[in-house]
This record gives sequence, structure tokens and C-alpha cells, in this order.
Amino acid sequence: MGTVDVANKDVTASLADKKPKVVFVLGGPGSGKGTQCANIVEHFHYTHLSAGDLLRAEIKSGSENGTMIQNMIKEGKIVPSEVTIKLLQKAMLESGNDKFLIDGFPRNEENRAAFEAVTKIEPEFVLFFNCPEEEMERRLLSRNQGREDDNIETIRKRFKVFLESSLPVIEYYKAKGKVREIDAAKPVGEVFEAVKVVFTPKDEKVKSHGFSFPLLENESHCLGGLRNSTGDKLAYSFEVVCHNLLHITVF
Ligand SMILES: Nc1ncnc2c1ncn2[C@@H]1O[C@H](COP(=O)(O)OP(=O)(O)O)[C@@H](O)[C@H]1O
Ligand SMILES: Nc1ccn([C@H]2C[C@H](O)[C@@H](COP(=O)(O)OP(=O)(O)O)O2)c(=O)n1
Repeated sequence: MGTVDVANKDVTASLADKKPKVVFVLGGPGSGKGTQCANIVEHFHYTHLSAGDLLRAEIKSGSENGTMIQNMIKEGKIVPSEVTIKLLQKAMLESGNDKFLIDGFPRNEENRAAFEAVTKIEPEFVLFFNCPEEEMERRLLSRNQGREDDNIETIRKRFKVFLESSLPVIEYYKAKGKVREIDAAKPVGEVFEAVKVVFTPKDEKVKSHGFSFPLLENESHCLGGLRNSTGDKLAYSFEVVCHNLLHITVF
């Protein structure tokens, strides 16, 4: 027990040194978290860590916690945070990257508080895939990955846990202004278009619009503005440009 704790302190310290950037990816079972994470990895070079995948790998490895994890997943319950956090920390260190999508975590208040207390890592933001239950149920029943928990009985239990335990975590981050909500009921490509907007840096977004309009003669009236990364002025606040505005784009 003592050596495990010492080892985990080392892991925690090494991770804290790296100051990793973390995005939590949340949403109900079948909302498309894994599917979109694969797209984000390809376009934005994050490392994808799925809490569910790490737990399933732990069962397969024959670890001493394997049976407990398997039983909890079969019942749609959330595995104790200590187990999941250790797996996440290990995977983060081993990846060599410093940008992570943590998918399916934190799934309850205990997950959230324990991760914060142990790692001292605050997420940059929370990507929330919002999807109606009927659509998630349809997707899970045809997911066809041989998962023991993709049966209607366990699916119903997972939905209940999501509503009762995971939604409050999303509300917690909403109150902190950290939630980026995506309509996940649309086709995969359309969902990814919305995801891309969230991950694209602000000045890139401005550049990609490429609009322009005449400069004002007296800039001292300018109350605010947008500049691209090279410092060119791209837009003035609405109050100022309304006299000679050709187009307005709201960011
Ligand atoms: N936008 C979508 N429209 C239709 N099917 C989807 C969409 N996103 C994902 N799927 C499919 O739904 C199932 C669940 O998606 P997955 O990414 O595994 O969800 P999660 O990781 O949230 O449980 C998979 O079979 C996947 O191919
Ligand atoms: N933080 C987590 C994440 C997943 N689990 C367990 C319980 C979940 O029902 C299963 C499956 O989670 P996973 O994220 O892989 O899949 P779904 O989003 O439910 O489709 O894993 C957990 O106990 N704690």
C-alpha cells in the first residue's frame, strides 16, 4: 500500500510539472464522444483518453480490480474515482503529449472532486455532447462492439446514472462558464463542424471569415476591435462601425 502511494505521488508530481491542457468530453452514453474524439485527435493533435476504454483494458489485463470493475460496468455503475484517476494519470504520463481529451470523465461529483484534489488540474473547458435519449438508445443498440453493457437493461441504468450523477457535473462547469455545448443529434460530419469551431483559436476564426470594410477616419471613436495574429485591425465594435458598415460578423 505504502509503495503504491509513493509511486502515485511521483506520478502526480511529474504530471503537475508538465502543466497539461485538459478538455473533459462529456455526454450521455452513445452521444458520440468516442467518434468525435477520434476526429479531434486527427485535426488538433490531442491524445484521447477514454475512461471507459481504460477501465475495460484493466479488466482484460487481469488486474486485482478487474472483477470489481467488470461488475460495476455490467450494472451501469461508476467505478470508484481512485481506480479511474490512477489509470488516467498513468496514461497521461505515458503518452508524452501535453494536450488531452478526457472522455467520459468526470462522470459524477466524486470523480470531479477527486480529480481536482489529486491532480490539481483544471480543465480548459468541457465539451458537452447533448443528444436525446431515444437517439442515444438507437445508437447503442446498433453499436455492435460486443460490449457487455450495450443491452437495453444496462443502457437504461446508464441513462439513469447520467441524469442523476453526470448532468450535475455539467451544471457545475456551466456555472463556471466552462461548458461548450454541441447538438450531438446531427450526422457525424455536422457535429464535427460544430466541434471544430470550439477548438479553432479565436484569431484563426477571424482570419477565416476574411471580411473587410472601410476604416473609420477618426479611430479615436473606436470602442473596441478585433485584430488578427499579425495585428491588422479586422473589425470595430458595432457602436462605432454602424455608420459605414458593410457587413457585420458576430463572434
Ligand atoms: N452523429 C452521429 N450520428 C449517428 N450515429 C453516430 C453519431 N455519432 C456516433 N454514432 C454512432 O453511435 C454509436 C455510439 O457512438 P460513440 O462515439 O461510441 O458514443 P459514446 O462514446 O458517447 O458512447 C457508434 O456506433 C457510432 O458509430
Ligand atoms: N469515469 C468513468 C467512466 C466510465 N465508467 C464505466 C461506467 C460506464 O457505464 C462504463 C462505460 O463508459 P464509456 O464512457 O466507455 O461508455 P458510454 O459513454 O457509457 O457509452 O464505464 C466509470 O465507471 N467511470
